[in-house]
Amino acid sequence: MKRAVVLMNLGSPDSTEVKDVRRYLDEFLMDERVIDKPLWFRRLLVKGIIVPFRSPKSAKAYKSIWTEEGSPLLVISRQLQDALDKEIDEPVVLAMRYGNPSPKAAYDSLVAQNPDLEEVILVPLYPHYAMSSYETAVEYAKEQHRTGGYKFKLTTIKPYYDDDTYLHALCESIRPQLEQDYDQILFSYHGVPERHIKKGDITGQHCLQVAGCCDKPSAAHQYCYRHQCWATTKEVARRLNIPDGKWGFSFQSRLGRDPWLQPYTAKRLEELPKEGVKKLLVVCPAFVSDCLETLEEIAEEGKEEFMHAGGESFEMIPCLNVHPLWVGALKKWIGELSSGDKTMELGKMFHERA
Ligand SMILES: C=CC1=C(C)c2cc3[nH]c(cc4nc(cc5[nH]c(cc1n2)c(C)c5CCC(=O)O)C(CCC(=O)O)=C4C)c(C)c3C=C
Ligand SMILES: [Fe+2]
Ligand SMILES: [Fe+2]
Repeated sequence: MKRAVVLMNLGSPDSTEVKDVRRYLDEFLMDERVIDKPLWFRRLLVKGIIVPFRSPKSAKAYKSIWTEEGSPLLVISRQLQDALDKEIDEPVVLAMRYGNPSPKAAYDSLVAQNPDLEEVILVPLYPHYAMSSYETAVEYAKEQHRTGGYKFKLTTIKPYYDDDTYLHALCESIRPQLEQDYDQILFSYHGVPERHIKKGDITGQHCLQVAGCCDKPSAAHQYCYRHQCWATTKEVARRLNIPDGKWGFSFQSRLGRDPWLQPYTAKRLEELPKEGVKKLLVVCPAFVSDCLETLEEIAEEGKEEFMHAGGESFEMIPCLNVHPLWVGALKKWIGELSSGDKTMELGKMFHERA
């Protein structure tokens, strides 16, 4: 079988220039799976308000984490590509949902290397399913595959939030950090609007409607970001023997005024020192590569908020990045694909739910 691998991440602006950040934010936030409002309203909100006001602020944030080789998200994703490429026979390329390189550019480079390519394995670099992350990335990659008229088959790795090999890699990346003295480890996930969770509920009556919904078995969990984040957290805490009370769960990066998943990380960072949590570890398992949201929002701003509120020490645990066990997990899944159990047909798409 002539196969190849595409690793797909979110994407970053081309530079920290306000004009590049503006173009990136415009593409990102005009995505109907991110800002799920009618087109006329989304245009008004994104192009008229969010992008003009946010771009200079975001450009400044990006400047504080940018490296000589570019955005950390892109640099680390490239390092992962290289590391995996060394481990497997299949060629590995990178694609981004927003900005460059696009899935089309990735497919074209693979076909140029091998015109007889039969299958491309798409690996979304998101462990959890969210309409605004995994779903939009996969749908975009599928659309570019369809419209490009490529001959190869596209096979997608499903969300791996509860996969044993992924959890093992995540636990082993955290374990050494637990040797230091700490009061709590906070699992902080990128947030999404509550509305997205309800929209994604294929039963129409479970998510955020039943008390303790994320702990009660439901078909909705296949597409429920909150359940999947919760499941990762509980399993990591169990495997690492972290006692209840020594771990916390929260959601970061809220945009706008609509209710997002709670508790909010920023609020918890202010409250924790008053609750006696002075020495804090933070881990962000929704991201497999360190990026603006971990390096700036948590490691810089979050640390400042926590210390200002009375915290004594704050340690950010790096994402999986190029951890050998993470590279090993990707290698294992790609090897296993012949059995077909890693593919996922996305269920109810956004336009069907609206
Ligand atoms: C983990 C997966 C992600 C989900 C779910 C997600 C949802 C989501 N994001 C925004 C708005 C923004 N996110 C931004 C940055 C950003 N988001 C993710 C991942 C998820 N987002 C990553 C990896 C990054 C970092 C990118 C990088 O270049 O390092 C930004 C841009 C920065 C900023 O201005 O704050 C925005 C905006 C929404 C609205 C949303 C769900 C609806
Ligand atoms: Fe985001
Ligand atoms: Fe739930």
